Amino acid sequence: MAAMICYGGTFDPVHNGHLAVARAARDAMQARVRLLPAADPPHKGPTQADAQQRARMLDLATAGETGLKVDRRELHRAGPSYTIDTLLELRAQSGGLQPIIWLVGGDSLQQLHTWHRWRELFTQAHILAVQRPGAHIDPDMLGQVAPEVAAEAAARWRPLAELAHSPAGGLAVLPLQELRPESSTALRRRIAARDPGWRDWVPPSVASYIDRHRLYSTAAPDSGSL
Ligand SMILES: Nc1ncnc2c1ncn2[C@@H]1O[C@H](COP(=O)(O)OP(=O)(O)OP(=O)(O)O)[C@@H](O)[C@H]1O
Ligand SMILES: O=C(O)c1ccc[n+]([C@@H]2O[C@H](COP(=O)([O-])O)[C@@H](O)[C@H]2O)c1
Repeated sequence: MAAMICYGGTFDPVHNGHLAVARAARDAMQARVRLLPAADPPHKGPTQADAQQRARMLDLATAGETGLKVDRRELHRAGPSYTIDTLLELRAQSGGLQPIIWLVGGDSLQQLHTWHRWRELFTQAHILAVQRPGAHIDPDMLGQVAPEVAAEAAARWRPLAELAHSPAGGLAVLPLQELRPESSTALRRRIAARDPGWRDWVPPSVASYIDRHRLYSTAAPDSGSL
């Protein structure tokens, strides 16, 4: 049975790094990827673009892309967009057997122990982690992350291909051809600073949307991690 790959994020806004990660996961697993914008990202302050705008930019970024699809389910839920709630919904829909894979950047993996009911995530899905500048991940994570995450990781590492052979419970690394430097925080800062190079970090359709709606044109308090 083909795996279901899920890629959650704030996407404020989506950038080419996100797209490279989604495409790499799709190609490595030969499976469709759902991109799930968080209505209320649990570890961030207020976003600059609202949830509908962030989802719309994802629509534009993925238009015409085989195997990438926007999933708005978190926009229909009140309260913090906890991943465990999303996974329980997806699991109820897909049945017990389909492999579900939740994609995260290395920085997110390093903070996994701070997620709501984090150990339960592995009862519903595998976690597929991708390297990010400043957030190296490997099977020997001791010393780089909280001991409880390192212990969980050590027990759960699997070769990537094995994730498709069971519904949940594993942890693997997604290889990328090159590390991606983009971040939404840096992108918002570049737009506010009128640095024209920001356009290289997003698809042209997303750049036009940002222009048209005058998004990110003023420096705002960071929505970075709380
Ligand atoms: N350049 C990148 N390389 C690998 N993973 C990334 C990259 N950018 C984002 N991610 C991962 O994608 C997921 C969603 O990211 P998010 O929407 O928070 O974007 P972000 O660029 O990290 O935003 P911000 O700078 O505001 O924190 C997270 O798990 C994050 O770690
Ligand atoms: O469930 C949680 O407690 C939790 C805590 C932090 C992040 N997440 C999810 O991880 C994804 C990436 O988060 P972020 O803040 O890097 O955009 C997004 O889908 C969030 O909802 C989830």
